[in-house]
Amino acid sequence: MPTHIYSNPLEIVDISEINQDTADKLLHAASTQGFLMLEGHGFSQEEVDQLYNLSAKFFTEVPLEEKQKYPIDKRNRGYTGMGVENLELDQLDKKVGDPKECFNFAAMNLAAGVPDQKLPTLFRDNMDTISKTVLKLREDTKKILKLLAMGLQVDEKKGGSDWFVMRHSDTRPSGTTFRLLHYHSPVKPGASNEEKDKYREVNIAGAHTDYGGLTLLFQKEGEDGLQILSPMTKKWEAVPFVAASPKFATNGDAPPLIVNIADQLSYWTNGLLRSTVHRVRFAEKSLDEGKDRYSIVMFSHPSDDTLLEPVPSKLISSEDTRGASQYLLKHGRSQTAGEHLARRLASTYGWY
Ligand SMILES: O=C(O)CCC(=O)C(=O)O
Ligand SMILES: [Fe+2]
Repeated sequence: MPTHIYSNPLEIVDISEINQDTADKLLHAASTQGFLMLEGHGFSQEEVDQLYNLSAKFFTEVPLEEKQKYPIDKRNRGYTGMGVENLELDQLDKKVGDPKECFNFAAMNLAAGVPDQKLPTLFRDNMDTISKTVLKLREDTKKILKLLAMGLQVDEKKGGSDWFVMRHSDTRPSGTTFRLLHYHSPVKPGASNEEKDKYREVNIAGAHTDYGGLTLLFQKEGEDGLQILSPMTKKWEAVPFVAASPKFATNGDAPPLIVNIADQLSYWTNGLLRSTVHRVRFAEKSLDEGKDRYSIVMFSHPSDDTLLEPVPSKLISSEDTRGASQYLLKHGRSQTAGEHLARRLASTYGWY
């Protein structure tokens, strides 16, 4: 009997065409699973390989003392070492963090794709690759935001399909962060089953939701491991690696990007768009081969000064007792994206 039967719980949405049909598909995925796979993102396999190579070079060749010269700061820029970050929602007081290291590029000028921060030489020398990636991810993010506004039929008088995009300035400060992640394999190649079994059920990124508006993620073949707590089935479901469909594979395009709705878009839409809980475990193949896991993520946030007031859409009730409407009813004002983010970062890194 085959042991690896992967079904894909996520819808695959092609955003090559910006029209109402695409918008409706995207809104459906975003309001059911809160996660989807995106095609028509414009990344070639070659570009994605180049990025992974840069990431592997940084994490495996740059000495720890050098990485530690760029410790994570309050604007979420820099390096976090093994065990520093703790994403587990239920255990924010636990002493041991996730077995991963990360490098964050933040405080971005999103018109140029350049972060305002001190960087290791390797990244300074490869800023071109990083900027090109950030700009392309930014373009995809804006397309998605436009399609979501079209799907929500945002009031034309208030900005219609541009409603979200207008609140994502390229130059005003935001929490938008581009991040490289490296999860260390806990076992050596050829480890015994007994040894590997100890790690099959260990979360290497604890269960959490993302803080920003929208997240775009590259997951590598053979290094999957992302799991979602499906709002549909209420069960943990694996997000498998899925290859590019023939239409895109023949162009040399990269596999679908994984997209998820994060807290602020969910809050903004009174929960209509879902910020789904997710976690990461080592894929069986990674454990079998004793291979590390790499992923690459873009967290997009609205500009810090954006008021998270209820989205003017007939699909969202202003009487709602959740999210942005609830806050407005209770406090008589809306909170900004910057305020919303500051609270979440404080609980992840213990900044109080
Ligand atoms: O590494 C991954 O696949 C997901 C990481 C993640 O969920 C996060 O950093 O927020
Ligand atoms: Fe996440």
